[in-house]
Amino acid sequence: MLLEVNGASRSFGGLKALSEVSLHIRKGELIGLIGPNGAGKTTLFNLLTGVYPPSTGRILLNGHSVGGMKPYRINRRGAARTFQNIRLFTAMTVLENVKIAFHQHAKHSMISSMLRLPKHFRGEEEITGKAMEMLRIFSLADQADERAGNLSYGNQRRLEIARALAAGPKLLLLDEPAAGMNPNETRDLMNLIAWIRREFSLSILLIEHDMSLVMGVCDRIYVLDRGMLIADGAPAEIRSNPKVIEAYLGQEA
Ligand SMILES: Nc1ncnc2c1ncn2[C@@H]1O[C@H](COP(=O)(O)OP(=O)(O)OP(=O)(O)O)[C@@H](O)[C@H]1O
Repeated sequence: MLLEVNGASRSFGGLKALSEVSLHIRKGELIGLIGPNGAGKTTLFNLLTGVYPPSTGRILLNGHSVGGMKPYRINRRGAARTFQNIRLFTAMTVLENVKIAFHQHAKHSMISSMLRLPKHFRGEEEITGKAMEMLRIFSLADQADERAGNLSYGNQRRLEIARALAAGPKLLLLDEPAAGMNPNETRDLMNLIAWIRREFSLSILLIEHDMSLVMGVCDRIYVLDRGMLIADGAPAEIRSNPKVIEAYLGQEA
């Protein structure tokens, strides 16, 4: 088991954004997290990545309790994420964006970089090589020297995933990675997500609004509504679950 959440709750003032949520993700699983607006999906990501501590409950990553840990420590324990609102260094190049992410996780000695010892330059070269490799995987190598802010929206989203992968995570949390993409970009992205799951032996938790999209790619799906987990199961079960249908109809009404 890679991730185990037991009875996690989170309140903001009087509002219960998450109520007694329990879920698990096994190694290598691609799991969807869906639910209407305000259901608590991003709040759950924020608990899993240390943005907020849970008000109650336990979060185990690889058997270690991480609930309430600082984000960088959870990241080092193997969980990386992307955000609903893209967070890139827009004035820097595409390559620099990925290199910074690798640097944050490289185990260079501070002394060798300060003194600019040969070891530092070898480390730098290695990081450039790894970053370029990552850009090739995401078909962004041709734009390595472009400013990140000049990329199309879809490519910025892909760059964000490339940056998250530089941390060498075991668990990748993707918060609506297809938001703002056109149908072709979305389909390509879903194929890419399925591919990186296999290639990097990752577990992935994917928030997505578009039900048909998660249905096509996920092994299992969890459904949140008003802070509560109302269903979980294989895509076919979720599609025909009356509680899920009602939650989504409620949103459209
Ligand atoms: N920092 C915060 N302070 C106060 N309320 C918050 C905070 N973060 C989230 N909430 C509230 O918690 C509830 C769940 O929000 P959350 O963003 O987790 O939902 P979501 O399922 O991700 O929604 P969406 O699909 O619209 O992004 C909402 O009512 C939201 O207003």
